[in-house]
Amino acid sequence: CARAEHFHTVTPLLESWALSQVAGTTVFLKCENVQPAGSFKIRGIGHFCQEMAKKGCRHLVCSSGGNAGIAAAYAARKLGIPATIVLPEGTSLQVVRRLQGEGAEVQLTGKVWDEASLKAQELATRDGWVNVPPFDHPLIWEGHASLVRELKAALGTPPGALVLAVGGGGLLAGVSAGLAEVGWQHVPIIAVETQGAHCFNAAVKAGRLVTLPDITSVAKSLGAKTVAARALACVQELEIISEVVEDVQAVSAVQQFLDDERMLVEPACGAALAVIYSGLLGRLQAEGRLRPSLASVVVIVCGGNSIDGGGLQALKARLGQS
Ligand SMILES: COC[C@H](NCc1c(COP(=O)(O)O)cnc(C)c1O)C(=O)O
Repeated sequence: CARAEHFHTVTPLLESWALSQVAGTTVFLKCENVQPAGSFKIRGIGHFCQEMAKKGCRHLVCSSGGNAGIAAAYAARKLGIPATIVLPEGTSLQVVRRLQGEGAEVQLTGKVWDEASLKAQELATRDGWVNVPPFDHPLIWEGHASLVRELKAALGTPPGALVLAVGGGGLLAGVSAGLAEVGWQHVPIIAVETQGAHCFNAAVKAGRLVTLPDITSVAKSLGAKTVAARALACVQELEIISEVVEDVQAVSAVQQFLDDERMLVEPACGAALAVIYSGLLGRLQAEGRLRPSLASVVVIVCGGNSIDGGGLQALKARLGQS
């Protein structure tokens, strides 16, 4: 069969009646949750792995909160290259099962992603092994930029604002590269984190990289203690509004999105949806940080594999939600 030139698919851009009602403007959903491997990650990770395969890489190793690892395992299987995925000890069983289902070797080590990353770097010193960075590499950002080309093709005219979640900053860096490429540098980006995984917001406020003491948010997929330097640099080049939402808002948004659109996503993705559901968009408009009337808003529904019905109920109970 003809080899696909890339592993990601062109995802739907859905106009959401429900979220448009809440936002008071047209809300489009870029549904990265239906990508193969379950999140937007396959765009950048797939591109990186293809480039490494061309250079003769014989074994891929990836440290991940989960989703980058699943994307790397998926790409490795497509490329016929063995993969080892290193994850924090608390990684959900469904992620471990999925990784094994993709044929990857799984190693659990450390409390947070940063510790798993050290182990992956150590493994990658083996001959022919290559470490797949989950968010901090130009090839990752190049791959993610494909998302913005699809927005341009679908919308034609620029949206009033773009909403995305930040973990290590790879999605932000990739989308920023894409906006520059299509001439949409002026489109404001609302870059959202959860409290306890707010390494980008801390860096924006300090004007330099900041390492969080720990990751205390339930949105473990946003759990990088230090944001990529490239993500912080984007603040100088584009209009980026850094916002932090509470875990309870992110989890409540996951439930509301499930009810509204019948799709289940991780709290990491709920953080972006909470910009609409929590009324934060309206507040930014009232404060004059966004124009009072926006043509439309695009929310990147980043997806994520570490969620199921029981997990959502457990999160709601843990956060004291009805
Ligand atoms: C610790 O984890 C980092 C990375 N997750 C990143 C991630 C993000 C944030 O993307 P980033 O800012 O890291 O490129 C958003 N939404 C979802 C569903 C994600 O999985 C990973 O899977 O290794």
